[in-house]
Amino acid sequence: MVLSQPFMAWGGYWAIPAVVLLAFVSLFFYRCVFYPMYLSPLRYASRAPLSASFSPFLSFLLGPFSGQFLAVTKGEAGIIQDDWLERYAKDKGVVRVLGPAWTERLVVFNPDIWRKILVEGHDNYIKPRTWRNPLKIFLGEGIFTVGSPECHTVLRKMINPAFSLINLASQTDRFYEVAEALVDAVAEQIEPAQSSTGCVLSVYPWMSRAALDIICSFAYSHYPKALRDQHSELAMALRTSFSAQNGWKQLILTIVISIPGLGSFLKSEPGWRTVEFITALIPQSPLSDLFDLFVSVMKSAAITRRIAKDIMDRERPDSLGLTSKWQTGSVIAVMENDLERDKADSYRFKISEDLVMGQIVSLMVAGYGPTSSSMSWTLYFLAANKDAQERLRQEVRSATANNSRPEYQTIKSLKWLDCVIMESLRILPGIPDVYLEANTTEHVAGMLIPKGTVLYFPVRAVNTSKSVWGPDAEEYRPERWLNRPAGLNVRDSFQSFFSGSHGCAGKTLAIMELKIVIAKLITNFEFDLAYEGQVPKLTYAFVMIPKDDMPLRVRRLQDTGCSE
Ligand code: HEM
Repeated sequence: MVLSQPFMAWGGYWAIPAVVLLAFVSLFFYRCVFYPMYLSPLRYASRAPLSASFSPFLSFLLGPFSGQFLAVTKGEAGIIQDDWLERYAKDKGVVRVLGPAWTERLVVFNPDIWRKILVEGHDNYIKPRTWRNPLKIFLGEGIFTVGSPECHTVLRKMINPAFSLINLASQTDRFYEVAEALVDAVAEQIEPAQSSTGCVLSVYPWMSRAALDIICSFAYSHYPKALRDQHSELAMALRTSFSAQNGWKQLILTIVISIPGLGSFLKSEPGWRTVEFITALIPQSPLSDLFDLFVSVMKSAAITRRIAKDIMDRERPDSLGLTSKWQTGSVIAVMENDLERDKADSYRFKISEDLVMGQIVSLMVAGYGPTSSSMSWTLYFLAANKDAQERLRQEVRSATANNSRPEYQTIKSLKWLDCVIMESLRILPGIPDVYLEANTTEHVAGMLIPKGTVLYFPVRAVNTSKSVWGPDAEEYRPERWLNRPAGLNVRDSFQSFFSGSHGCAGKTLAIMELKIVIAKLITNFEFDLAYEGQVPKLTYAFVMIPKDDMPLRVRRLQDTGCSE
């Protein structure tokens, strides 16, 4: 009664919603107009207006809550960023956008600033908290999710030797083994009656199984043989997790797992074991797709973590540390070597079992996701550019005429193969955007970047920038790698593997496996588009994947007999 008296005095209970509305409008005005214009430390950067992402009405309605987030996730990765680059970044090479709940983000296009942040100031930038926490449910604590720059550097140093060219080159047989199994698996999909016409095959699921087999056989001695086992638990779990990472699904999952306490529970061992137990009992719900999605994603995350734990338990040295069962040269073997007691004790954090397990899952996911997409898109581009495909077949055939498993140096020296793959990675990078958060306040190229600012690196937009790559930047022209535009600095303008201390640790491995797999496929099959006018259908996600599983017409080349 007492509380309501002032409102009554102002004209009855209508005053309550009126006050709430007034508070909201004031907050909106402050956050969306006054703060960004007059107070924000980022006010030197031009702002991309919300109207660039929605119709004016929707911008007014949704903008305050979602910022440009919904526009970024609902569209095709890289397209809206191209618009920002063209229209708003000209002056300083950076653009200010809004993330959810009015958080300002800085989109960085300028290669000089990019280099200064990533290469020179690497310790000062970490993965954003809002990104790390939900991801921990799937990956645990590992290279993608650790908060401390020191821990990240140590984890990075531990795995780097395993990805060295020398170590990789000594293991090419593993890649050939999988590539040949892939050739056999694809050949089995073509019925004898289809030998002249070929059949339309969704290539992405096959590429993802091949990528999974390669990373697991290389990094651990766990070889899921996902290409041969249609019911591979791990392959199915990863596929489910990846399918839930786009647009609204990602948003809803993020909100649910941000419920205080839920995230920590789900990522703990009792948590994921409970989830696996309970989700196995839940039948598919006929009522709610969303509920099914949540259950299947949680179940998949739990399965992946259980398999990672099995790998760790089975293969780590016995309790006395006497007999290491890690496969020689494997990522985890190299990491384990670095875990000698005296070294580990000198770190300011504990290299716990959780951390080793998180690394196992992180490498599995990192090696699986973008590589599967890149293999699929390379095949798409070859199907759409038959001359490039034929030229590649001739090149690979002459290099493999006397040896069906040439050493990596030979594969590496194939110029056209290199052009074909680099061009595909440039136009459709597996990871289209990268986010980092400033861990300290500093000036970069004369601009103030306050601690906590989320920086957004639009990889795809930079890779296809017309001012750098020329007016045909968005066209697939592998020959551009033979005659690169004058003054082009590939290190700055090709960012598919990102750069600096957060750049891809598996770049050499990825390029090597792409080359071996594509070389094997192209000498055994001919690829055509599945239908006229086919274009890649991309989902926006952490990893860009083909929405339609990338159907292509595949015909076995008769003159090869068996897999070359
Ligand atoms: C074509 C395939 C690949 C592409 C395009 C790619 C691209 C990238 C990009 C852009 C990043 C930075 C992501 C971020 O920080 O948000 C990254 C990070 C990483 N990638 Fe790759 N990647 C590929 C394959 C691989 C493979 C096969 C591995 C092997 C395990 C791998 C391991 C990693 C790791 C460990 C990181 C984290 C680096 C760090 O934060 O220190 N990647 N990759």
